[in-house]
Amino acid sequence: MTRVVGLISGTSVDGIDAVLVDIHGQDLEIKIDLVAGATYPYPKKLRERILEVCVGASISMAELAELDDAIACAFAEAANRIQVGHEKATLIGSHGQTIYHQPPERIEQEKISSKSPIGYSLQIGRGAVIANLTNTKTISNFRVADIAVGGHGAPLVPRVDLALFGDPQISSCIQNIGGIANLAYIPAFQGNYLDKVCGWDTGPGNSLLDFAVEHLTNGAKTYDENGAWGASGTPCQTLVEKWLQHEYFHLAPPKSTGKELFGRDYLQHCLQDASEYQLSPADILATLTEFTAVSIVHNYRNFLPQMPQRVLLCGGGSRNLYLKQRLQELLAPIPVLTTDEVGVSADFKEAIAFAVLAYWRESGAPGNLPSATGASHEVLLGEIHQPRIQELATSA
Ligand SMILES: Nc1ncnc2c1ncn2[C@@H]1O[C@H](COP(=O)(O)OP(=O)(O)OP(=O)(O)O)[C@@H](O)[C@H]1O
Ligand SMILES: CC(=O)N[C@H]1[C@@H]2OC[C@@H](O2)[C@@H](O)[C@@H]1O[C@H](C)C(=O)O
Repeated sequence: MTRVVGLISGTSVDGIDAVLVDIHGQDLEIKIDLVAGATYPYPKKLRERILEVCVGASISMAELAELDDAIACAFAEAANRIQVGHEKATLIGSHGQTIYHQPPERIEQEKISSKSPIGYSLQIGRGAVIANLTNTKTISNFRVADIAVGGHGAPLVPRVDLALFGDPQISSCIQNIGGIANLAYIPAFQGNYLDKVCGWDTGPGNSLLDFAVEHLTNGAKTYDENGAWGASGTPCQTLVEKWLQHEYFHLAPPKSTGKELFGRDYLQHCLQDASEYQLSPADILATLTEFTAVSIVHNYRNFLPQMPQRVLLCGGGSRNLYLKQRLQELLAPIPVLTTDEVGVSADFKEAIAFAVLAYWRESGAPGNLPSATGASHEVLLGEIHQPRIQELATSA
C-alpha cells in the first residue's frame, strides 16, 4: 500500500482539490481508499490573476515566475493541510494549474500554419518547489511526455477511469463536467474491449455558464448554484443549434480544448447573439446550459463506438441539477448517475487521478491512453522531484 496526495486545480480555477489516498495493487489492477479530500480556494487576487492569464493577458517572464511560485506555494500548503491528523504520504502527484493549452496541429487538414505540429500545454506550480516545501517526493508536469509523442497531453484521466469503473457486464461513459467537459468510454470487459476504450474533451463544461453568471451579477456570483437560475429560464433552441455549428463539435476525436476556445471571448459572441433575441438573464443561462448538455450528447451520438449502458457524471457540473436533468432527458433511457453512486467521489475524482498517475510513474507503469490523447504509444508520465532529506542523504 502506498499513501499518496493528489492535487489539481482545473480550468474553473475555483481552488485546489487535494486528496489523501491509499493505493493498493499495480497498473490497471488497483484499489483506492480515499482517506481525506478537501478544496482549498485560491486567494481572490491569485485566482483573478490566473483567470486573466488563462484568457490571454500578456505576462512578462518575471510575472510568470512570480505566478508559478505563488501557485507552487498554494499547492504545497494544500498538500500539507490535507495530511493534518493523518499518517504522512510518501508521494505527491501534482497536476498544477493549466494556463495555456494548444492541441497538436491536425496534419490532415494541410493548412498552411505557423504553428508547431506538436501540441503545447503549460501547467505551472513547480513540482520541485512542492517537493521542497512538503519534504515529499513529488511528481508533476504530467502532460509533456504524451505531447512529445504526438498526443494532446489531455485528457489523461481516462486511463484511471478504465482502472476505476471497468465492469464485465456494463459499458459506461464517465462524463467529467469541469470548466471543460470530457468523457471516457469504458466498454464492458468482454472480447477485445481494450481496443474500444476511448476519451476526449467534449467542449464547454461550466466555463461559459460561470463567465455568464459573473457577467450578469457584476462579479457578485461565480456560478449558477444547483442550476436554479438557468432552470427558471427558457432555452433558445435556435441559438443552441447555431452554436453547435462550431467546428470543434465536428472534429473527430482524439481532441482536446480549453478556455482558449470556450472562454470569455466565446461568451461575448454568445451574448451578442442572445441580444438579438431579447433573452432575459435566466433565458441566457438556460440557453448556455442547454448548449452544454446538447454538445455533450452530440459528441456521444457522433463519435462513440456505441452508446453506453450508463453515464456517470463527475466534476462540479454534476451538482448543477438542471444540467443533469437535461442530460438525463436527452440521453433517455440511458441512466445518468453520478460517480458518487458507484463509490467514487464526483468532487475529487480528478485529484484522485493525479495521485494514481504519480503512483504509476513511480512503479514504471504508463499513464496515458493513446486512444484518448492521440499519442503514438504509451509513455511514463510525470517528472520526479526528490524530497529534501533524500537529496541531502545522497549528496553526503
Ligand atoms: N452546487 C453547484 N451547482 C452548480 N454548479 C456547481 C456547483 N458546485 C460546483 N459547480 C460548478 O463546478 C465548477 C467547478 O468544477 P470542477 O472543480 O470540477 O472544475 P475544474 O476541475 O476546475 O475543471 P476541469 O475539469 O475542466 O479541469 C464551478 O466553477 C461551478 O461552475
Ligand atoms: C490541458 C488541461 O488542463 N486539460 C484539462 C481540462 O479540464 C478538463 C479537460 O480539459 C481535460 O482534458 C483536462 O483535465 C483532466 C484532468 C484530464 O486530463 O483528464
